[in-house]
Amino acid sequence: MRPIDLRSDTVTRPTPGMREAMARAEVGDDVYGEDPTVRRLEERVAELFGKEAALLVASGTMANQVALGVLARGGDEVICEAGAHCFAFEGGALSALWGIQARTLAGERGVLDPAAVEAAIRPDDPHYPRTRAVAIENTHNRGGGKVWPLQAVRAVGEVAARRGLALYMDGARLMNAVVASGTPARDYAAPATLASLCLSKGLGAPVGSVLAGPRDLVQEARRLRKRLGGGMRQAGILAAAGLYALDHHVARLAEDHANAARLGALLSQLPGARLQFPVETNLLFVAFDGRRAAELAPRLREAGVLCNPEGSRPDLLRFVTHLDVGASDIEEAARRIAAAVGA
Ligand SMILES: Cc1ncc(COP(=O)(O)O)c(CN[C@H](C(=O)O)[C@H](C)O)c1O
Repeated sequence: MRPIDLRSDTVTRPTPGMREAMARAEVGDDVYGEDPTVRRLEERVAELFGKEAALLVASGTMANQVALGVLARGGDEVICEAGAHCFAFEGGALSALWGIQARTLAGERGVLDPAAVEAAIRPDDPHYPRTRAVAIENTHNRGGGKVWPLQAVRAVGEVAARRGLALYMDGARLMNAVVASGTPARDYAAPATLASLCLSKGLGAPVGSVLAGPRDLVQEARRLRKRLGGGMRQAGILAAAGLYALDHHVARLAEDHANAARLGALLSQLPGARLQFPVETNLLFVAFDGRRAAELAPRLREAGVLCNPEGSRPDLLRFVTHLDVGASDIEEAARRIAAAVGA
């Protein structure tokens, strides 16, 4: 039985068309700035975000850490939501790499209250760290793939601008937010000093994220990327996948959202099943009668459905739809889950 992999949208494999584009890619040494395909991808994302420049990096984590390493220094503080990936899921990188500390706030499905952000800014007093930046995440992973309303991004951006702080947007799943809300990427990115986009999640590329912003800050980001060993040579092979994804895999994200909503509707019919949040994009968090997710996930794996404990509560499982999961897989996954949980 072929397992249906709903662990994450990071598990997608390149399509034949994407592989063809990768094989054909024109390449050069990107450390010398001579890979034409990387340059094309960076120009494409800079244009998409309405920014001066962009930089291809190896992962969403690298995008987040290079961005915040540019915007803050050791001893500085970055305000972010308590479940933000840049704080909660990157191995303590903020402090380990840069000596930056996070000041975390409880958001509403990850969306920060601008007044709470403003209240968290430290006074200019040597007892306190300097607050340098605010980091937001759109869509918000731990918020169940929550789409930030544009007005909410603008409101946090207004506080940051007025108080002289940078705003960073972790846009790992920004195109999910764009497709779900109809808000253009450049409108979401406008209030942000730096913003990233992940190519290797819902967009289905094998590797990479792109960080966009002002030319001088992107140049500094290039230095930090090099410091982390992230300077790449003939990376056009990877950039071609990203360009292909931007050409062919953005609009179809609506299919992932519809599949997630369908799975949520089917699972909600099972006795004792509860969705933690209404489904907005391609993530759904489900509890089954309070049963421990760490015990259920292996049972589901045996039944042919791969998923992960969500982690914020012991009874929550996370299911993620993506390019390699079709509508028929959703119907079959729901059947397998129903059998495994004994519905
Ligand atoms: C909002 C956001 N920003 C950044 C990243 C990091 O991207 P990668 O470093 O994995 O490419 C992730 C990855 N998220 C992964 C997943 O959801 O399966 C895991 C949790 O790391 C993310 O969800």
